[in-house]
Amino acid sequence: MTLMDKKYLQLLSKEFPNIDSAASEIVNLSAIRSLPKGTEYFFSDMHGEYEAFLHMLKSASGMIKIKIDLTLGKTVSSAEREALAALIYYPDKEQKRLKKAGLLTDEWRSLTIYRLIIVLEAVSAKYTRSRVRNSIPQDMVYILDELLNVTDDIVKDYYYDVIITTILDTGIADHFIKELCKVIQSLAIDSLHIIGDIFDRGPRADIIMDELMKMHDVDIQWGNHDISWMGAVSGNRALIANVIRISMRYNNFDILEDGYGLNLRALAVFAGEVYKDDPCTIFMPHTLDDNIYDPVDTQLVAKMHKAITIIQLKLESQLIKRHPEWGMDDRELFSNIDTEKGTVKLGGKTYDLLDKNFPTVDKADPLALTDEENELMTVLANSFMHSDKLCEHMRFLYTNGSMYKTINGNLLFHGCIPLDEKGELLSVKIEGEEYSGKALLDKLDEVANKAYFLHSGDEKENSADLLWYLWCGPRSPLYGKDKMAFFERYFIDDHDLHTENYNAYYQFSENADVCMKILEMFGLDPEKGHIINGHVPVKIKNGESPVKAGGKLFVIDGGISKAYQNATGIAGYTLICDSHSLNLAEHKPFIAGESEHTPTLHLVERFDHRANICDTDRGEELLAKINDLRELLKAYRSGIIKQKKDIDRRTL
Ligand SMILES: O=P(O)(O)OC[C@H]1O[C@](O)(COP(=O)(O)O)[C@@H](O)[C@@H]1O
Ligand SMILES: [Mn+2]
Repeated sequence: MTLMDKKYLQLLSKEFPNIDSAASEIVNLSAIRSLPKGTEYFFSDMHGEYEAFLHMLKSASGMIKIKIDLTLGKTVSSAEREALAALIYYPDKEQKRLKKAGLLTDEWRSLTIYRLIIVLEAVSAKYTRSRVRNSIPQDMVYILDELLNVTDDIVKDYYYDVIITTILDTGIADHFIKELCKVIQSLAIDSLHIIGDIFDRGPRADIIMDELMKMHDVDIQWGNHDISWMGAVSGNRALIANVIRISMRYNNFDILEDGYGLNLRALAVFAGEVYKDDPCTIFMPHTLDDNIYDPVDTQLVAKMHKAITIIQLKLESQLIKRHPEWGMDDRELFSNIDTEKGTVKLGGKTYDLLDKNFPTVDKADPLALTDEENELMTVLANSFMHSDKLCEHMRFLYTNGSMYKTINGNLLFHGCIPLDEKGELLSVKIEGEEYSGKALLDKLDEVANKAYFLHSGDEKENSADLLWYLWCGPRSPLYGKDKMAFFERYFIDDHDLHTENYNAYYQFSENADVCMKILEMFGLDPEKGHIINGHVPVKIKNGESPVKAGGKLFVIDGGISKAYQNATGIAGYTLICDSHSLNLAEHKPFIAGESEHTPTLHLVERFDHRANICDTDRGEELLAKINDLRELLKAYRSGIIKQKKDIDRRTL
């Protein structure tokens, strides 16, 4: 045994001080490994649509309703089963509604508790008792533990009656029901994978973040929109302008002002003065049906939208000039505008601009911010970096997020692995070296962390600049398109110029062999693994499918984002992986207040045997721990490490 091994075992012996404690932990861990694996849920591209997303979470994408139907289908009417589902998803709201209607009777309460316990039994069947106990509020642990674990049917009936009657007598039934609903919700989703783009377009990504932070086990693979917010909070001013611009474009003040407490007054005052007599027609915000009642004056929003867009265009061109290694000169368009004629030169041709009023652009130095623009950006940057809530959410994105994740044999990332026209890996130069494929994603992960966690200096600034590249650069794995036609889409009325071409990955990855090679590159079993992506809306109504490459690749951006539902024809996908199979839940557009939103489930792959925890990454970790404990047992038995008295675990 090496000195290191001995030191490690000594550390472990603090937790398991003698043969008995180490041996019983081995038994515990082995028992856990033999349970069926928990259900994993994969979501992507929520784009601030918190109501629809929260509904998917609360309902476990329809799985709770399926459990209700399975357990109560033979004895309870379908209307009552639907009502029970609505109660589990929205206990407060439903209880209030029933109370108002005079339906909150003791008979309803006892029947409901009885039914909820049956559903709870079904959703908790796969878990250890301790995992279930940990999900139950302290004051209910004893009662529920008893109710869930009586096995004798005759005793059970009597026991249930006594406990439920006592719950009613003591007046805690409504609280008990509410908490039961929450426990069912939280146990229904064992782990959650978010394949990126939580932010932008829809109203309240901050509410989604709050909800994710409450989840028991969640990981996030950053999307280009998430990285844009992360770069903004890291201090990159082009990205600060970008997130504000997108919020103005969709008339979303709530996330900035109410969600994050960012003060937009300085922008409103600046825009109101500089663009006073300018109608800013092309900058009128989109109004999705969520925000038509927004009290903000749309004329003023249009001015703010224009002000921040012009600043962003200048800052982006400055960035491109500062980083010739990105090879993005062709995207440096703002220097080519002729402010007097109101035109722009692109690819040798001159185009008329849809907006010709540029009061802040100096003909001699078009990329320079005016003093006022500079001051405004300083104010905005300060408020971004000092919003506690925003920093808390960004930290969560960093701690629980990454460029990609390999989990249980699958590979998860938002956009693409940049490939050239021949299908070869494309590289990006970072800190003087070329990176491609997995190494590129690993390096970018490191860069993203440096952008946020370094305190100051060139390295921090250059790393934050790279987050802008990740937002829209032609070889960005998060963006995956040759250009972002941001300038053209606003200013030029020529649809050919608006076209953005997807990276060759999107053709090559239709081929199972290519997917298998990529899985191998990430150290996964190509036969068993899958790639799971978001980012590209799947246009079901045009006959597209989220299942690609013969089932090796899933693209699950089905359009939770309302802005894209007309194009996709549905309202998003959830990929669900339980111990038996992989399923896709296809969601209907979410209409608040309507109770029935159960998605259509499609089976996409049935496993050849039921997957247990020992078949998962967690199972591997547990096995490693079991092996360490076996070594510890040997060390105790041979006297290399001395046993100590047991610690009192009740106090832990
Ligand atoms: O529809 P909008 O909000 O104008 O955004 C369009 C822009 O968004 C993008 O699609 C990027 O966002 P996604 O990652 O959600 O696709 C760009 O390619 C495009 O220029
Ligand atoms: Mn995206």
